[in-house]
Amino acid sequence: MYHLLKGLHEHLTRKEEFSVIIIGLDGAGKTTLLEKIKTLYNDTPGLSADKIGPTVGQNMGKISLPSSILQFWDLGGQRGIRSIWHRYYDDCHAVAYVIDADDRERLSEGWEVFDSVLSAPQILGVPLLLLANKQDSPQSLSVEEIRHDYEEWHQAKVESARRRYGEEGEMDQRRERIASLDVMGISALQGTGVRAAVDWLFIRVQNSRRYVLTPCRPLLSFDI
Ligand SMILES: Nc1nc2c(ncn2[C@@H]2O[C@H](COP(=O)(O)OP(=O)(O)OP(=O)(O)O)[C@@H](O)[C@H]2O)c(=O)[nH]1
Ligand SMILES: [Mg+2]
Repeated sequence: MYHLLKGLHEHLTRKEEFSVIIIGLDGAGKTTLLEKIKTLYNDTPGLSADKIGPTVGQNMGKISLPSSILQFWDLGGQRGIRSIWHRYYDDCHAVAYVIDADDRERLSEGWEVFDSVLSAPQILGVPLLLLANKQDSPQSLSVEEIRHDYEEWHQAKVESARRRYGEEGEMDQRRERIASLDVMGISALQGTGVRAAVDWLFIRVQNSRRYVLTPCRPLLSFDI
């Protein structure tokens, strides 16, 4: 009987679990963001910035919210490591793309990579948030400037494709996604905007078409 009640309780109180991948160029601040999220939401604080080195592979962190568990996968952004990103696409419920808003020289490289993420068929319907990181830096581009820079870059790319190959635009789904792109400013280092970004992800994954439940004991147990 105990096991039956325990199973029932676990069934009723189980939390939905969602995976969010954090991607972007190397140095954009992804691991700093993951560690800040851990610090803000967990009892055990995440690593401090001075303990964080370049990610070779992945880091994972979980946070527990009232009705859900969010699992964050921070994937290394160095050129050679980006080829692993696609392996996470099928199972993720949201994507956070981090751009270093303080590094104007690498913005177009960042957009090139962002564009390939936007085109990935496995995540076309998955919520995607663009995070303009390093807002604490005085030279950093604002959210509006970042959005404008991306739109300008994208427009130039579309024009160039049209001139060269006579290509007529892009998939409707992709165009819609760009038009409704959500951009938020954060400082992963100081934590500014991080809770708002997690709230955004939390709300959006609730409506995600892909969801799983955390494993728990089967509801009916035979060893009563
Ligand atoms: N000023 C400022 N610096 C930041 C911020 N976030 C990260 N940094 C710095 O940016 C550098 C790179 O941060 P990481 O978190 O290691 O970057 P990453 O995106 O994980 O890089 P890879 O693991 O190589 O993909 C470090 O020196 C961080 O301290 C921020 O919000 N503000
Ligand atoms: Mg990293």
